Amino acid sequence: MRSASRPDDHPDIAARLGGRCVTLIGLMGAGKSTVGKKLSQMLGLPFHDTDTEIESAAQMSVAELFASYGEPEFRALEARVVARLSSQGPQVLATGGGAYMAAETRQLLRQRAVTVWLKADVDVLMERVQRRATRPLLATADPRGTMLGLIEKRYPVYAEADITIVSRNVRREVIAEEIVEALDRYLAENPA
Ligand SMILES: Nc1ncnc2c1ncn2[C@@H]1O[C@H](COP(=O)(O)OP(=O)(O)OP(=O)(O)O)[C@@H](O)[C@H]1O
Ligand SMILES: O=C(O)C1=C[C@@H](O)[C@@H](O)[C@H](O)C1
Ligand SMILES: [Mg+2]
Repeated sequence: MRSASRPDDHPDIAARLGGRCVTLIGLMGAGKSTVGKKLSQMLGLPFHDTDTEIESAAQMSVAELFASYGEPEFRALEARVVARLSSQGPQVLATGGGAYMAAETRQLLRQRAVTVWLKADVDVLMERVQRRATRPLLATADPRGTMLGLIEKRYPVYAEADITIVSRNVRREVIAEEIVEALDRYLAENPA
């Protein structure tokens, strides 16, 4: 068995990114925020999370923003935050689940990022999101049906990502290590 990675265990990956960031995409509960934090430690890179950035700038939770200003306003804010953060060079950037659905954001990230889709099945996602009722899109009569609808609509788009990793119920370090290995292979084929 491999030993767990220590912080900053993979400095060569950070250097090989050139100016690009590593951007995590995927549905609510896929693990973008938790795995992203771990990955950033392993790569010795800063970590940013668009939901957290938006919440601290607005001094409001994502749910409150949806309720007060509506989803279109949130999406506009989100697109601006992704554009700002992705211009700041190498980092691990966890995006909100809907960010990659915007065509302009995808175009920007194609130039500035190596994108990693954390792909999870509906059971994994539902088990995780049920722990906290903080996701406004899932405040419906049938959250599982809503999640299935999002899977159908979004997975063909998420599939445009540079790298796909299957997110499942193993320790977050295992997923982060798989991302590092996939980045290593990707950067060998797509040098800066
Ligand atoms: N590999 C894992 N094993 C077990 N639990 C996990 C794993 N990854 C994430 N989780 C748990 O699942 C929940 C959702 O994870 P997280 O918040 O990272 O998802 P997310 O992709 O950032 O979702 P959102 O788009 O809503 O921000 C958290 O409670 C987290 O602790
Ligand atoms: O998948 C989505 O559209 C969302 C995911 C979360 O990260 C938040 O950005 C918000 O709850 C919307
Ligand atoms: Mg998150």
